[in-house]
Amino acid sequence: MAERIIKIGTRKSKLALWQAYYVKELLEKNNHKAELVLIETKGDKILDRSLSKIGSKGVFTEELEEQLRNGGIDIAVHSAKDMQASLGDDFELIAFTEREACHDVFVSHKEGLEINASSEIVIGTSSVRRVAMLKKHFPNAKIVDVRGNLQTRIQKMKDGLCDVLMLAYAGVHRMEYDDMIVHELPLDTFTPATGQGCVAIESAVTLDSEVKEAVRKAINDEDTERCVRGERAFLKELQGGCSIPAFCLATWTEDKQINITGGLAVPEGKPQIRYTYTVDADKVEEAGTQIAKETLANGGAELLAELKN
Ligand SMILES: NCc1[nH]cc(CCC(=O)O)c1CC(=O)O
Repeated sequence: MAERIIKIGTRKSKLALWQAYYVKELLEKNNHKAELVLIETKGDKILDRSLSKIGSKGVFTEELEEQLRNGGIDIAVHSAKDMQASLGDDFELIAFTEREACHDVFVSHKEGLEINASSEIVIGTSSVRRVAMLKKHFPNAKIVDVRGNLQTRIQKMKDGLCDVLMLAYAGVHRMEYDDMIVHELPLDTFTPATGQGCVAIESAVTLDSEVKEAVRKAINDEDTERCVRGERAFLKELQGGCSIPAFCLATWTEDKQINITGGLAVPEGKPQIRYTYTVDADKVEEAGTQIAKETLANGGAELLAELKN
C-alpha cells in the first residue's frame, strides 16, 4: 500500500480540481501517495443547452466511470450533489468528506442591491429546483438560465446577463468568491439538493479492498455519510437526478438523532410537497425512502410527469 500511487480521477473545472486536490491532501496526510488524472466529461463540453435538456444521467460522470472500470483511475472525485442516485452495479460510493455549509447564496458584482421578497432583480441559475423556489419566494424577480463553470457564470453576470447568481455556498467558498456574496438563503425555504456541500468518492466495486479501506479511512466523515446516504435514498426512490426540482437535507440533532426533510419544489399556487422525520441515525435511509414515497403519493408523481413533457 505504501508504494502504491492512488490515481484520482477528476473533471477539469476549477471547482472539480479544488475538490480533487483536497482529497489528494487528505490521502497524503495519511501517508499515501496520490496523483490526479484530468478527464473531460460531456457535461463540461456541452454548454449551450440547459442541463435538464441534456438529461441528468451521468453527464458529469460517464467518462470518469469508464476510467474506473478500466483501471485508468482508482477513485473518482465528485460533488456528491452531481451524482445520480442509482450508480451502475459496477460502482459504489466509498467515502464522503465532511460537509461544508450547504445553503445557497446570491453572489453579485453589484453593490447596494436591495434583496427582499419584492425585489425586481434578474437572477441567473440553471437549476430547476432553484427556479421553482425563486418563483415562489422572489415572485417579482426575473430568472434567466446560465450554464458553465463558476468562473464562466460570473463573467456572464458581469457582462450584463443578470444582477445576481444563485449558487451553492460551498462552491463559492471553495473558489474564494466569498466577497461577492450579497445574500444567504435560509435552509428551511431554500432547502438544498441532495448531497450539496459534500464531496463523494466513487470507485469500481472491484477496486482492491486495501485501497478502498485506506481511502475511506483518510477521507470519510461518518456523520456526513449517514446524512448524505439518507438524502440519496430519497433521490433514488424518486428516480431522479439533478434535473428534477427535488430537495433533501439531513442534519444531526443535539441528541444525536437525524432530522431529514425532503420533497419537491412546486409551482406557485400548488400545495407544497415536503415531509420531515426525526429518526435514529441507523434509520435515515428508510426515512429518506419514506419521504420520497409520500412525495410521490401526494402530488409528486403528477408533478414529475408534467415536468417530463
Ligand atoms: N451543479 C453544479 C454544482 N455541483 C456542486 C456545486 C457546488 C459544490 C457543492 O455543492 O458541493 C455546484 C455549483 C452550484 O450548484 O452552485
